[in-house]
Order: sequence, then C-alpha cells, then structure tokens
Amino acid sequence: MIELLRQFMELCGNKSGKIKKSIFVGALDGMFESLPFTAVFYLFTRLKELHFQADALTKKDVLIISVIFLVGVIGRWICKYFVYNLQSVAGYEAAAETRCDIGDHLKKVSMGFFSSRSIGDTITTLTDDIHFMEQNASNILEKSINNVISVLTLTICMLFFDLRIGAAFIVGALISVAIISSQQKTSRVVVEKLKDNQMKTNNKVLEYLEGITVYKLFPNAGSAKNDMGKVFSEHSKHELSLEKNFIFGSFWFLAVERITASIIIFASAWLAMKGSLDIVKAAVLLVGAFALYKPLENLGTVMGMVRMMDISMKRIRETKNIPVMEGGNKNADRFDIALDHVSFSYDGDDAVISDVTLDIPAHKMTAIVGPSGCGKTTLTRLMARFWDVSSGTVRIGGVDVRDIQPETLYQYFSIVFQNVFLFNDTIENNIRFGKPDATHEEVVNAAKRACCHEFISQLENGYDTLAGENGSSLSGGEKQRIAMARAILKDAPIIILDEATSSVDPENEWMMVKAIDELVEGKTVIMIAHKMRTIMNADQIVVMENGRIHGTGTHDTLLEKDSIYRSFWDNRKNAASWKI
Ligand SMILES: Nc1ncnc2c1ncn2[C@@H]1O[C@H](COP(=O)(O)OP(=O)(O)OP(=O)(O)O)[C@@H](O)[C@H]1O
Repeated sequence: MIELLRQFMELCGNKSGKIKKSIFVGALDGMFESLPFTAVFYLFTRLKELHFQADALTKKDVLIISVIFLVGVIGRWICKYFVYNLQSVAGYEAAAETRCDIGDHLKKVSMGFFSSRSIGDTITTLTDDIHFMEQNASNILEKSINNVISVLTLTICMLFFDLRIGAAFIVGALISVAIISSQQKTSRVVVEKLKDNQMKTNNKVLEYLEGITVYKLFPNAGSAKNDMGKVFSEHSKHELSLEKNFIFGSFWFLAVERITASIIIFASAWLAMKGSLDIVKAAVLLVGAFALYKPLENLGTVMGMVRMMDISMKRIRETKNIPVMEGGNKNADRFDIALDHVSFSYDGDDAVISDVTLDIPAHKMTAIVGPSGCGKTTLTRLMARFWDVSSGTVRIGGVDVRDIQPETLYQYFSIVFQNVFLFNDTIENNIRFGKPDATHEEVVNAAKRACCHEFISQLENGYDTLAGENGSSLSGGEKQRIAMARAILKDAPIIILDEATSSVDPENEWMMVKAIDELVEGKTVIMIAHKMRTIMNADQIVVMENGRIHGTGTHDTLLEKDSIYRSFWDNRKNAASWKI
C-alpha cells in the first residue's frame, strides 16, 4: 500500500502536493467519525451519574453533547468538502498532464514499438487506465487511509473500554482482514485477466471500425466478427467471476461481522449484568456494536479497487518507460545522404535491407524503383530514422543520424506518403501543421503552390472546412495536395515522396506534378515512383531487388546495363500504352 502510494505520488508529479493534502484531510475525517460515539459515551456517563433520570440532565450537558455532535458532523462535512475538491482537481490535472506526457513520450519512441504493440493497447492506457486513475485513485488512497485510521482508532477505544471486549473485537477484525486478503489474492488473477481483456476488446473494436467497409462487402466472412464476440463474452465471463468472488468474500465477511458484533453485544450485556463491566460502556457497546466493522467493510470494497489501480498504474508506468530514441547534439549543415553497408530487419531475423551502400546527392532527385516488397519504403524510413539500422550507418551531410537529436532530424525531412493522414481539424490547421506559426497568408500561398487553393476556396467554409475523420470529407487527390501544401510550408531540405502520385487520376495528375515541382525545387529529393515521367527525369535512379541494390544510374545507362530496370521500363511502357 505504501509502495502504491509512493508510485502514485511519483506519477502525479507536481500535483502530488494536493493529493497528500487530501489524504491528510481524509485521515482527519476518520478521526471526526469517532466523535458521535464520544457524545453517546458522555450522555450515558451523565445518565449513570444522575441515576438514569433523563430530566435531571442540565443545559450544560445538552450543550456539551450537542457541541461534540456538531463538531463531529461539521468537521466531517468540511473535511469531505476539501477532500473532494483537492482530489478532483488533483486527479483531473494529474491525468491531463500524464496524457500529454505520454503523448510527448510516444513521439520520441521508435516506430518499431508501434509495430510490436497494438494501437489498442496504447489507447487502453491513455483512456481506460488514466480515466480510472483520474476518477478513483486519490479517492481510493484517501478512503484506504481514512478507514485504516478509523479501524485503529476503534481498536484503541475498544481496548480502552474493556480489554476482554477489545480482544473479541480484534479477533473478529483479524478474521475479517484474513477474508479480505484471501479475496484479494483470488481477485488479483481475475482483475489481471479482465484488464488484459479490456485491451483485446479495444483492439477488436478498433479493427472492426477500421474494417467496416470490408464487413459490409463480405457480410458472411465472419471470423473477425466471431473473434469480437469471443472477446466480449470473455469480458463478461471475467466480470462475472470478479463479481462472484466479491459476493463470496462479502458473504463470509458479513458472517464474521454479524457473529462478532453479536458476541460483543451478548458479552457486554452479560458482563454488565455480572457487574464486571461498567453499565455506561456496555450501553455504548450495545448501541455501536454493528457500526464497529463498517470501516473494515469499506476497506474490503476499497481493496478491490486498489488491485485495479495497481494494474492500471503498472501499465501507465510501462508506457511512460518505453525506451525513446536518443540522439547526440550534432547538426547537419549539408543535406546529402550516405548509406554505408546498411542492413535492417523488422523482426530481428529476416533481413529486409541487406548491405546497402548508396550516395544520395544534395539538391538532386533520386528515384527508387523495384518490385513490390523489395524494401523501397523501408530504405527511406531508415534515412529519416523511423527505425534504427541493424548494422551499418546512415549519414546526413556526413553526420550519423544517431548523433542528431530526433526532433532536429525530423525537421530535415518532409515526407509525403501514399496514404495521407489528415487530422479532424480545419483544412487551414492541417496545412499549418507544416509550420505552426505560419500566418493565414503563408498557408494560402502554400496551398496555391500545391494547386489546392482553388478547390479549398470553393468549399462552403473555405479554409475553415473540417477535413473530417482522417480527411474523410475529401477525395484522395485533394488530400494528397493538402499534404503537399503542408510539406511546402515546412520547407524542409530533404523531401521523400512515397508513391505520392499513385492515387491521383490522370485528369488531376498535372496539378500534382506541378505541386511536386514547387515542393522539390532546390531540395534533396528521394522519390519512390512508378510514373514514367518522374523516373526518367530523375538525376539518379536506384534499382532495388530483395532488399539489395541491383543497379544505380541515369535512365539511359540503366536501360542499357540493368536487366531489371529494362523489364520494369518495358512493363510501364506497355501499361501506359493501354487506352480505354
Ligand atoms: N512494419 C513492418 N513490420 C514488419 N515487416 C514489414 C513492415 N513494413 C514492411 N514490412 C515488410 O518489409 C518488406 C519490405 O516492405 P517495403 O514496404 O519496404 O517494400 P516496398 O518495396 O516499399 O513495397 P511496395 O512497393 O509494395 O510499397 C516487405 O516484405 C514487408 O512485408
């Protein structure tokens, strides 16, 4: 528990002060809880002194009893107010900070991490786990401490009242604690399974929504749908098993509580009758016996949540501790790229890139061609250090990319992918992503150069039009040109175009070609392409096969000496001659 508290404080960072205060106030609240018993004790003591003649109570007695009650009630009321305030503010602020921290952290993580861990897992941590923490964590800790203090205060009071009754109370409390901890042990396994299942459920839902068009077209191909059903039914199974475990534990806990409380009542009456227990103490015990185990019962409920919190915190910590890509403090002052005996494998076994040595000159256009799956995209990603090479070196302007801070390195690159990603924000903000401090005029200018100003202006809300979820309200070609405008605005010295024109129809192709011409002027350009014109005009063409370089040269030299390029070119020429 102490360890959990320490880890939680660490996670809350500068918000931990508020959490500590809320726990302190919660403990104070636990103490105020015992005041009504003190008032009852005082009342009975006075009644005993007055030979149980209630009308002999003085105004002073009533005042004292009322003050003790009021202090108890008002004290708890004020404590609760501060506890809820401190907890909710600290919880929400700490959760917001943790989400931002994780978001920043993930930006520095190697892309390899996202290949090995599913997006659903990360979403579960960022949503469910952090949500659980913001809603419950400080409340759970405060309640645990509050109830532990109440139990301790009650134990001391009971021992002070009567050692024999106190001993009976402690025996009952110890048996209750044993039941709670055995319940915790069995529920731990179930809670872990439940939390794991939560990730699987998120992954399946995500997959289902992403593939919704495929489900529509193939309604009878139900394996993925069945998988989702399986995950959901597993989820309800775990929930049910957790509930059963809780009901079973509560049953025995309640049995012990009732039996011990009855024993305390019976023993108090018996001892008072025998004259070995003060009548006042016996009366207080008779009144309060069933309330004695309330804090323990609360503790039992809270402990179940402590287990969940433990697992959520473990996953948040794991996400925050994913190793990031480190870099040195060097900068490149020219932008040629050199790959020196570079090899790479995604899984550590099968090489996707094998011993590639290649020079990409600055301010020139290099086209990479080769059969599908030969490693073209992977090679360009290694240049921008999305992954680290398995062996060999990638240098920009003579500097190893691992010696450059990743944030600086990414500033050197503009990459336009075949599948453009747009945020569900205005078109203007999507373009501004390339230069966050760009003015509206700069955005418009970039859009004009990327040949998308015209279509944006014709939209009802112009640049303020929302692009929709991943640009769903725009055509493929429109998205491509917005991505171009974004890249033009970024004005990075190295441009990677990964089949950027492949989804553009022939009518719009000239606009894309014009946008590319605007983008690449004076830059180091690496282009994965299959359009004949772009390939022919490249200063250097690299032909790849099975992760290796088969040949490099200009269009004319490769046509003469490279068999793969020749057949690639013949195929393209034939395809281009097809007219409908
Ligand atoms: N994230 C990844 N994890 C594991 N393997 C991958 C990953 N990305 C690509 N691969 C594999 O690496 C190989 C090279 O892929 P890459 O995308 O680099 O080829 P490509 O030449 O660009 O293909 P295409 O022309 O079809 O886009 C392929 O066998 C592919 O399956």
